[in-house]
Amino acid sequence: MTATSTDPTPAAVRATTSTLDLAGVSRWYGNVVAVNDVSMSLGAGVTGLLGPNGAGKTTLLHMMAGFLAPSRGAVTLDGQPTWRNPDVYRHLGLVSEREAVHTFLTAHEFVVASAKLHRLPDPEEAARRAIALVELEGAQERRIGTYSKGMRQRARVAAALVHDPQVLLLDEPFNGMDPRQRLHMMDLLHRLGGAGRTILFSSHILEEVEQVSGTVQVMVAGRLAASGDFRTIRRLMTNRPHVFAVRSTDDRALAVALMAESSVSGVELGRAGLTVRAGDYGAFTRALPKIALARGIRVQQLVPEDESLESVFSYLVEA
Ligand SMILES: Nc1ncnc2c1ncn2[C@@H]1O[C@H](COP(=O)(O)OP(=O)(O)OP(=O)(O)O)[C@@H](O)[C@H]1O
Repeated sequence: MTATSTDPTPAAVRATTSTLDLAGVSRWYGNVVAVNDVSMSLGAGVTGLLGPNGAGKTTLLHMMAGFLAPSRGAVTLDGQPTWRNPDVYRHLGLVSEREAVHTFLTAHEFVVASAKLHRLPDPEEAARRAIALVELEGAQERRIGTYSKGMRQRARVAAALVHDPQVLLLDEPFNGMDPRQRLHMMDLLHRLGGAGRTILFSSHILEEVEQVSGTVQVMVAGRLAASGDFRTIRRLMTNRPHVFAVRSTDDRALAVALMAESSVSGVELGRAGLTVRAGDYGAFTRALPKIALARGIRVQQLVPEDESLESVFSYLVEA
């Protein structure tokens, strides 16, 4: 493969970049409010859409892609509404969460079919370029049914990119991938974003988003809970109050000592040991062994309570 065949910018440098804008967007299904008054603006580069299951990520992506009408508010791409707008579809690609593809097709046939759906003037050339972009040239004549999960996902990305859209939306693209496949997909998203495309991918895994994008939009229960620089959001998440269950050889003495520790905001002595509230996760977990050791106490158990992703996200909503 040549350097130019994998160049995500066929025209060497993209002349324009696109902005996807959401203004007060809501979507409900009967009584269920899936997306609640979300506003955001996405420009060139990679953005992560982070949120626990059921947060409304898929609904939001489908509205962005023009597959679903907002119940209220507007989604526009460079000022044009995305809903029922064929002009917009030409500039946008969506890789949905569902993996369903015709496994009897080869990747080449699959991507050419997508090019024909877009009525591209030269479907073969468009498919060649898209397949090169996801680095599937070597396997393109094999049936998709024989592919690994990661390869199948790349074939779907190629089909979504065949019309060379400015905006690519991916719903949980890393789901079910092994670490090597993940790295490959991350590299692909970096390349596409670096070339000036507007890329948004959803995920419910914090670390995944951290590795791929510096900018993040966090959704919880249909609402935008936080948005912006990943490091700021990470700090918000780690600085929240933490609750630990602690057991030791002398809980009472340890409780007294912990009260004097600045990272600790509260200690409760119960039958099953101590419940300790700490404002700073790192400072507390570093201080505890030293405090115990200095008093000849042995820590038998240190378990963070309620560290579920949902609780982390809920904290962001309350913050
Ligand atoms: N077609 C539908 N009819 C009724 N309720 C729906 C429909 N689609 C989604 N919902 C509900 O809207 C809410 C948001 O769902 P959505 O699939 O957008 O979230 P998500 O963040 O993508 O979650 P997941 O990662 O689990 O797919 C959920 O409560 C879901 O049950």
